[in-house]
Amino acid sequence: MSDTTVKTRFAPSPTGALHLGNLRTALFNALLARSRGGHFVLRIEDTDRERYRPEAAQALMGDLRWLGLAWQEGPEVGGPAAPYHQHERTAIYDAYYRQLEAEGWAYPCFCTESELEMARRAQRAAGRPPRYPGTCARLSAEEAARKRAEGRAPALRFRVPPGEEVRFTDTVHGEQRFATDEIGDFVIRRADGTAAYLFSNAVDDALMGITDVLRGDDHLTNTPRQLLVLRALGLSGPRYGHMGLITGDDGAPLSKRNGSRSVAELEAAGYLPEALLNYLARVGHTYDEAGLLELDGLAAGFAPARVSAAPSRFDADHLRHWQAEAVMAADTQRLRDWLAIEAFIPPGYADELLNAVRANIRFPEDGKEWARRVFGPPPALEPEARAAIAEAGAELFETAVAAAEEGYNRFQGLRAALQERTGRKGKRLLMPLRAALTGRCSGPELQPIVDLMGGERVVERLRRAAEVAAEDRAQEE
Ligand SMILES: Nc1ncnc2c1ncn2[C@@H]1O[C@H](COP(=O)(O)OP(=O)(O)OP(=O)(O)O)[C@@H](O)[C@H]1O
Repeated sequence: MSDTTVKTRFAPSPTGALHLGNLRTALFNALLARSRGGHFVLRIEDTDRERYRPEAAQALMGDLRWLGLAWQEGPEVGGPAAPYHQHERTAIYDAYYRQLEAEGWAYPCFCTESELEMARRAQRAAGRPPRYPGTCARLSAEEAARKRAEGRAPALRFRVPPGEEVRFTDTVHGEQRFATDEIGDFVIRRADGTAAYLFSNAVDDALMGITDVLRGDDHLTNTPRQLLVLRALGLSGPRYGHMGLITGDDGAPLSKRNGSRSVAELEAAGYLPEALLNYLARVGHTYDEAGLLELDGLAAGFAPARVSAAPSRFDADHLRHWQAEAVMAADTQRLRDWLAIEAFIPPGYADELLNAVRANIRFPEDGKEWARRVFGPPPALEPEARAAIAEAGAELFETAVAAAEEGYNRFQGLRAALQERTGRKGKRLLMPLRAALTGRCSGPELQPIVDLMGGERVVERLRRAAEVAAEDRAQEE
């Protein structure tokens, strides 16, 4: 069902590189919009000029594009509610600040950070939760004017109405109730004139026509405050759903501030976008479908009711599982571009090699490694492989060299000849052969890679194994 009035958004602060927690927020909102045929909006929340990093906005847009998460409204594509960088929306916010002040919903606050800290300490010592004590709420217009004349720049605070209850239905947590008496008057414009998150985020959701917001649990207690601001302004807000955060191994939420692995780092490490998307879509959200899905499939199976309120721990093994699935599903041309292995293989062999070793590739270096093992000089022998060669003994490999030189140098022929001439079969034959030909005791199915190696390389490697087995025997004696 297509509903073009559905609008979701991702509203990151460009204060550092996106991590997987941020990205999952972007993904879920993009999937929700896509599942309903609506719009996914990108808004850059860059009002905090102290923490703002100019390169971060470009970088996060690059991350979203790399993942295929296109936005239908936002920076670079425009839209009916432009501009989409909050630092360009100051005039819009100012009009609403004036309205709130004129109607008594907001007042200037001259308290300094140290005064506020003192008040918080006193409240904690008295066993009360720290909350703005309301010092400036009672200032007369004359007192405020005098403080201004002294050159003190005020913040603007929202006057929270006492004795009320703010209720809303959270799409993840269900019914929520907050007593306004528990909420202190909060800053909506900082003393430097910039918009505070609580204000600009809520106002922009309303002005941009956002209907549904999925965001991290860290914002749950912001929601009653934002609903109060919107109500005072006569604006209506979106449906909110708050999701359990993604935590690291230490149990702490992933955060830009604690150096969590960024999307860009995961890309540089060789992860494919489909792997990240399929992994994240299943972190704190369940799918019936167990296989790799494209964006449309992920969107079709997405539902806010399936989002979990509980935190989820980042699981590197799960991510690697999806990486393996993504490699298996990628078409060969894409794998060739991604692996950049042309330099390691003779012309014309790339596709066959990739199909032979695909199941053993997780990252580009695995592709290069198998390209070298198959087409390079005899690969170094891993200790296990050397032991398997020594145990089999030189005679097996001498027989193999002879058979290969007679023309039994394709896998099936070689195997049959050796079985007949040595009586070895099954693992007793295949393990030493694998060790001799690939330098390892595990890896892809032997037949395709041995046939790709070609007769000369096969003979060279078998001869080397015969020498190694003889050397090891000599050392033992
Ligand atoms: N660890 C996390 N797990 C899930 N979602 C998260 C996590 N951290 C942030 N988010 C969500 O990412 C979205 C974008 O948040 P924002 O850009 O403010 O990043 P942030 O990581 O919270 O920033 P900072 O680390 O600077 O506080 C928000 O919806 C937020 O709830």
